[in-house]
Amino acid sequence: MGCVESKKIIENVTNSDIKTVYHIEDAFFEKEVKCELRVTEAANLAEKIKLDRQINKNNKYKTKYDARILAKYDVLALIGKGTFSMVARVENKQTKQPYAIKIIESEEGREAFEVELAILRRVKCPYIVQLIEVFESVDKIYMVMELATGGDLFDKVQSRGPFSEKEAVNVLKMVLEGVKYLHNLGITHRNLKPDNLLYYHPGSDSKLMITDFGLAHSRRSADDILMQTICGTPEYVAPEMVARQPYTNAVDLWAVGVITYILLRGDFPFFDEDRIRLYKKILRGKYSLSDEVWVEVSENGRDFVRQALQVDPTLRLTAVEALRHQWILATHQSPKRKQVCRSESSGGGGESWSRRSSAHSSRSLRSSHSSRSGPSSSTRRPPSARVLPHHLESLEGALSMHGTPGIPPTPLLHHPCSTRHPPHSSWER
Ligand SMILES: Nc1ncnc2c1ncn2[C@@H]1O[C@H](COP(=O)(O)OP(=O)(O)OP(=O)(O)O)[C@@H](O)[C@H]1O
Repeated sequence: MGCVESKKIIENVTNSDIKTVYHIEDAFFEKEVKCELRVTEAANLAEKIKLDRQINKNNKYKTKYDARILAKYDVLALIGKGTFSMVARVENKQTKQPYAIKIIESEEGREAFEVELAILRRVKCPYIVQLIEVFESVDKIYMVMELATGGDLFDKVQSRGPFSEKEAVNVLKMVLEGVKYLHNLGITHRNLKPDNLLYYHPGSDSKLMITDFGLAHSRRSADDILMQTICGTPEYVAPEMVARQPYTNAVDLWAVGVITYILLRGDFPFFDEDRIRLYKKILRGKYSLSDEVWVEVSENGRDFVRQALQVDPTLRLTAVEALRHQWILATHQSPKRKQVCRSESSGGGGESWSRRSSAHSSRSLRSSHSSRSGPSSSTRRPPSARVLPHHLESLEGALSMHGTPGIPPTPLLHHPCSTRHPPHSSWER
C-alpha cells in the first residue's frame, strides 16, 4: 500500500487517530521514514476500522442472542448457517472454554430442532457432538454444544484425496461406534454423510464426531422399528427408502457404505446430476469396484463396501457386524481412541449429563479423474442437502415398469406430504 492510499485511509478515521500519526512523524523521523510509518499506522488504522466493522457486525449478530447467553458467553464468530439455523463460536466468559452455539428462530425449523434437541439430550458418546446446555426463549432455542474445530470429513477428503485403508478404517471405527450407540438407543440418524462428521480438532489424531440430528428418528417403543419418511441426502439414501418401502436403521449402514466408498475412492458410488437417474442407480445398486484405485484396495476392504452397500437391507451389515468385519478388525484401534459411549440409561453418563446441563448439500466429490494421488480439482458441494418427496414421486412410474432389483416387491407408500413439499422438519416420521 502506498502513501496515497494510506492517506485515504487516514482521512476515514477519527481526528485523534490522525493526530497520533502526525505527532510521531514530527518528533522522530525523516520524510521517507515518516511515509513508511504513516503506512504502518494507516495499516493499523485500517485494521482498526476493519475490527470496528467486525465488532459492529458481531454486535448486530449479538442482538439475536438472549441476554442470559450474552451474560455467560462471548459470541466470537459465525461458523455457518443451516436451513433453519445458525451456528456461532462462543467462549465461556469465566472458563474461556470455546463452544458452538446453534440458534434457531423460525417456526418451521423449530419442530426439527426440537427433535434434534430431544435426541441430543439423550446421547453421551465421544463420537457424537455433545450438547452442553440449552436456552429457550419464546421464539428461539439455543443449543450450546461441544465445538469441533477440525472441519468436516468432506473437506478432509476434498483437500487430501482418497484415504489409505488404514486411515479409512480409523474413521469408520469411530463412525460405527457412534452409529452402534445410536442404534442401541433406538435412534436412526438418517443423514449420515462426510459433511456431518466433524473433526474435534485439526490434529491428525483428532476424533470424529457425528452431528446434525435434524432428520434423526427416535423410536417410541421396542417394536417401533419401521420408518416411512423419505428424507436424507440424495447421494446417500438407501434403496429401500428410494423404493418408498418402510425401512429400518439399516439405512444408516447404507450411508456408511457410501462414506466408505468415498473415503477409499474419493468419489461417489452413485452419482448423477439428474436425480431420477441417480435414484435408479441406487435402486439397481450398481457401482464400480474395478478401476485402478480399487485394484489397490484389499479384498477385505472391497468386501466391506459390498456388504454395506447390499441393496437388500436384511443382508446389509449392521453396525455391530460392521465393527466385527475382518477389514475393520485388521487395523487395531489406537489406545488413545478407545473411548466408551454411555447413555443415560447406562449409569454414569446420564447422571453426569444432568449435572452438567444444570450447571451450565448435498455435496459432491464428483470427479472423473479422482485418484489416490490427490484431490480432484472439480470437487464441489452440491447446493441441496435434502431429499424431497417429489423427487421420488416421478420414480413411481419407472419403478412400476422395471421393478426394484434386490428389494422384495411391496406397494409404493403414499407419502402424506408428497404434494406440498414441506420442509423435512414437518414430514411424518
Ligand atoms: N458443534 C459444532 N462445532 C463446529 N461447527 C459446527 C458445529 N455444529 C455445526 N457446525 C457447523 O455449522 C454449520 C451450520 O450447521 P447447522 O447444523 O446449523 O446446519 P447444516 O447441518 O450445515 O445445514 P442443514 O441444517 O440445512 O442440514 C455447518 O457448517 C456445521 O458443520
